[in-house]
Order: sequence, then structure tokens, then C-alpha cells
Amino acid sequence: MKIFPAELVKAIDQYTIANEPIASIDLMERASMAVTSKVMELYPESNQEFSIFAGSGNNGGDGLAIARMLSQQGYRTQIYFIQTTPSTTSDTAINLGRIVPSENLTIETLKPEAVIPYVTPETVIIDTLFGSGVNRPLDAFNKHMVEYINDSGCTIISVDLPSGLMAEDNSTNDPDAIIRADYTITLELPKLALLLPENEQYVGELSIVPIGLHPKALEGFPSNMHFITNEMASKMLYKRRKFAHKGTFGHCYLIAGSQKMLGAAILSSKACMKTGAGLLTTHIPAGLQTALNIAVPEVMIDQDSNTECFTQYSSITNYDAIGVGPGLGTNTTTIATLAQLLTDARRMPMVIDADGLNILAYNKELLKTLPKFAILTPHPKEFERLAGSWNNDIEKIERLYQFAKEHSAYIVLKGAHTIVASPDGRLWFASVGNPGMATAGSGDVLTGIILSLLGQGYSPEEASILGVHLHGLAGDIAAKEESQEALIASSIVDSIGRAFKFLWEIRNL
Ligand SMILES: NC(=O)C1=CN([C@@H]2O[C@H](COP(=O)(O)OP(=O)(O)OC[C@H]3O[C@@H](n4cnc5c(N)ncnc54)[C@H](OP(=O)(O)O)[C@@H]3O)[C@@H](O)[C@H]2O)[C@@H](O)CC1
Ligand SMILES: Nc1ncnc2c1ncn2[C@@H]1O[C@H](COP(=O)(O)OP(=O)(O)O)[C@@H](O)[C@H]1O
Ligand SMILES: [K+]
Repeated sequence: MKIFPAELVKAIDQYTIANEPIASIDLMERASMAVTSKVMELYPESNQEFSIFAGSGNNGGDGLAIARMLSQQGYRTQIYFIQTTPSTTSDTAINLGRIVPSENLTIETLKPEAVIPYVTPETVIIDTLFGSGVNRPLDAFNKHMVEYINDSGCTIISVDLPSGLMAEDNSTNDPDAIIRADYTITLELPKLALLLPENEQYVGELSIVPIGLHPKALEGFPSNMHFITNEMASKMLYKRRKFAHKGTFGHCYLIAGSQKMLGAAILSSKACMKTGAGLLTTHIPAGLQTALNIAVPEVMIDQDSNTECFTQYSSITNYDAIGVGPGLGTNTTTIATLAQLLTDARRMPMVIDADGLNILAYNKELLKTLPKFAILTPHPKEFERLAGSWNNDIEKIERLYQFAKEHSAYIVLKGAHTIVASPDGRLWFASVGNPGMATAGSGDVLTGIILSLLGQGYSPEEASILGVHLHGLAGDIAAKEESQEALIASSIVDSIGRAFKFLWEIRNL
């Protein structure tokens, strides 16, 4: 699924109207029906009351149609139609004409000088003041309206976008002139701004509802930004051949753990095996082998001569992929050994995480020796150490593009909606995962998953995208079973199998 700028969303909308073909008013009706279904899923009890704030653009047209549909389903619905812009769009005017006031449905038009009516906190507000047509901070009256809605104490559902939020760059926006929604129900396509951490306060819980935009337009219109879907990830899966043997699925080499952080090596190793690697050798400091072997009996062990940290390694020629970093420490001998490894492994698939990244950040000359298409998996703080700070999320994305290009590397910037950046300027945003995964060791699990995929012959691009998706899916399955609170990194490992099964079911549909 691609992420398009607002102008292209409009063009796709027009293409659908011309080529399905469908009248634009009918497309609006279909979109409104999809949103209404989602709202009814959130509020199945028909004694819930709704107040719909509708602007005079097409987002407001959606709002009027949604109001009509909710009232027909038995919900008491009050419309406040805001007339600030001189012209009401034609589809919005048609929907205005379709409003027949009844016991369940009332409408009041508000002009700029109007006093905004009181809405009781039990009412759910549906925000359709503005959608993707906003290209500047809202004017004074609309800002006043937004502040009133934000202060109402009501649950707020925004349609398409929280009103006032621009679809991409909000660095010059007025933060007080944007709706702070509890839920955002967006139409068919995720918009960039909805996926950025700095907009969390406005977007709330995001859902995407299909409205039947034309598949040819969705496929044909260009974009370098993508949203990773189950379908996309499931298509990437390699089928295991009948006559395969363990050598077929790669021999991975994981360099992880130190005296104080053996757990990182255990979690990465387990995740690597559970993701399907044929063989895994894990390099750990001397003296820790029993603990590792008890935790993961499937793993082979390569011991360092040092009991504290990573100071040497055996020949790497037998391995298909290398993972380095989780729990490694940043001892000076470790730095020198990693520098040597990078030079030795120039042509090998590699994933670098955690202290591996910190070592690169504090010894930037090492970045020049990264193996081509190495995968780096920083969390935002680690990425900041590597690439410098940013003032807003749009700048952060710019930094990501540049860094991936400059170092011919895949960067997996972790967080909610983890972003994978490729060296040729494409980005993929994660669609799965949950805050329960913000727990110690969860990144180590991702490293193990990506290493395993690299070892099995997945390209760095596939390993990054599929790895992020499997990790997020496993986290969601674990959270559903045990709650987000009780989810620990081991729960993610335990759910990798079910994540695979889920993707195979989709693939075989
Ligand atoms: N894409 C799809 O597939 C489908 C999309 N649909 C829906 O259409 C929505 C987009 O509709 P839209 O283009 O009419 O834009 P919307 O945001 O409602 O209003 C724009 C109006 O606001 C005005 N305005 C702008 N900024 C302002 C400001 N700062 N302060 C004050 N005014 C400002 C602007 O004025 P102008 O900039 O022209 O001066 C214009 O008059 C989309 O989000 C979705 O809900 C569905 O119905 C069907 C399928
Ligand atoms: N709020 C969140 N929503 C979704 N995923 C999250 C969230 N917070 C963290 N994660 C995921 O959990 C992992 C955390 O990795 P990291 O910060 O390296 O943890 P650690 O160093 O403890 O292993 C990443 O894959 C990240 O995407
Ligand atoms: K809106």
C-alpha cells in the first residue's frame, strides 16, 4: 500500500470517478458508509448520541452523509454545519439537501459570529470540519471551533484527518488549531502525517477504511513511501522445499552478549532459530556457554577468549549472514574487533544493532567500511547519535533518506510505525506492532529475526520489511493473548510461529 501526498490522493479520487466510473457524490456516499460502519463498530449501542461538526468542503460533505446514516440506524445525531468559506462544494451541497430533520436528526448552521452551542461530554463528536484540503494553519474562527471541540471533554472521532492537520508537513502549523482526536478513521490510504510520532496527540487510534478507490490508480500512481500490509509481507515468504536440509536455510553467525548482558544474546538467538534459520552459531564471552545452551539448546556456541566482552572471532567464511550488536558493550577492544569484522565481512549480509550502532556512532570513520546493503536497526536515540538531531519528523525522514543513501545501507528506524529506508530512496512504514513492545529486549528479538531471514537468503530489503512485519505481528498476537503490560520480549519470540502461520494463511487465500 502506497502513501501518497494529498494532491495525488485527489488525483486518484478523480481517476476513480472517471474510470470506474462512479459519480463523485456516489464515491462520497461509499466513503461515508465505510466510516459509518467503523463508527458503529466502535459504538454498537444505538443510545449513543453524536454531534457532527461539518465544514463546507468535501470532508464536511462526508460528515453530513455520516450524520444521515447514523440517524437512520437509530442514533440521535446533531449536525453543526459551519459556513465560513464562501462556497460549499457541490457534493456537500447535495448532502445538505439530503438532510431531512427528524426526531433523530437535527441541523444548525454556524456562521463566524455564531455562539458555539454546548455539547455534553457524553456526546461523541465526529470531526469533519476539514480533511485533506488544508494547506495552511486554520483561520481564527475555525481555530476557535477546534479549541472548543478539544476542550469539550467529549470523545472525538476525526474523519480522514484530524481537522487542521496537514497531510504531510506540519512544521509551520499552529498546534492549537488542530483537533486532538481519540480516533482517526482515514479513507483508504494512510497519509504521512498520521504515521509520525509528533502527531500522536492529534491522531489518537488510527484506522484505515477501504472506500474502493480504483486499483489501477493505486498501483500506477508513483510514490516512494509504502505502508507494509499483510498481503505484501505474505508475498515475500519463501516456501521451504521438500528436499531441503538445514544447510538450505543458512548458517547464521550472531555476535552478541557480554558478561552483564547475556540476555540479549539469548533473545536474539531464540528469535533467529524461531524465524527458520537452519543453523546458528552465537559468539559470546567465555564462561557463559552453559547459560546460553540451557536457554537455547538449538544454538552452537563460539566462545571468545575474553570472559567480559567481544575481543576476537573465528573465521567467518562458513556463515551466510552476520548479526552483531545486541548486549555487546562498547569496550575499546570490542571497538577494534568490530572494526576488523566490518573489513573482513565486506561482502556478507549483515545486521547491526544496539551497541554495534553506538560503536559506529562514536567512531564514524567505521561507517565507511560498512558492508554494502548492511541493515542498521537504530531506535531514534541511536539514529540521532549516528546521523545528528532533527527539529521535526519531516526533517528526521529527510535525514533517514540521506543516511541510507550515503552509506548504501538499509536503516530500520524503530518505534511505533517503524520506518525502513532503502539506499535508493524508498521508505516503508510498519502497520503492525503495539506499545506493549516498548520493553527491554524487544529490539534484540528483531535483530534475531532479521539475521535469520538474511541467512535464509532473503535480500536485505526483504529481510528488513518482512522482519519488521513479523516482529510487529508477533507482538500484536502476544499483546492480544497476555495484554500489552504483561508482554515481554520472550512473548514476542513465543508468538513468531503464529505470526508465520497468519501470513501463510493470507498467502494461501
Ligand atoms: N480522496 C478521496 O478519495 C475522497 C475524499 N473525500 C473527502 O474529501 C476531503 C477533501 O475535501 P476538500 O478537498 O474539499 O477539502 P476539505 O479539507 O474538506 O476542505 C477544504 C476547504 O477548506 C478551506 N481551507 C483550507 N485550509 C483552510 C484554512 N487554513 N482555514 C480556512 N479554510 C481553509 C479550503 O479553502 P481554499 O484553500 O480553497 O481557500 C476549502 O474551501 C477528504 O479529506 C475526504 O474527507 C470523500 O468525500 C470522497 C473520496
Ligand atoms: N509504541 C510502540 N509501538 C510499536 N512498536 C514499538 C513501540 N515501542 C517500541 N516498539 C518496538 O519494540 C522494539 C524496541 O526496540 P529497542 O528500542 O531496540 O529495544 P531494546 O533495546 O530494549 O531491545 C522496536 O522494534 C520497536 O519498533
Ligand atoms: K476531519
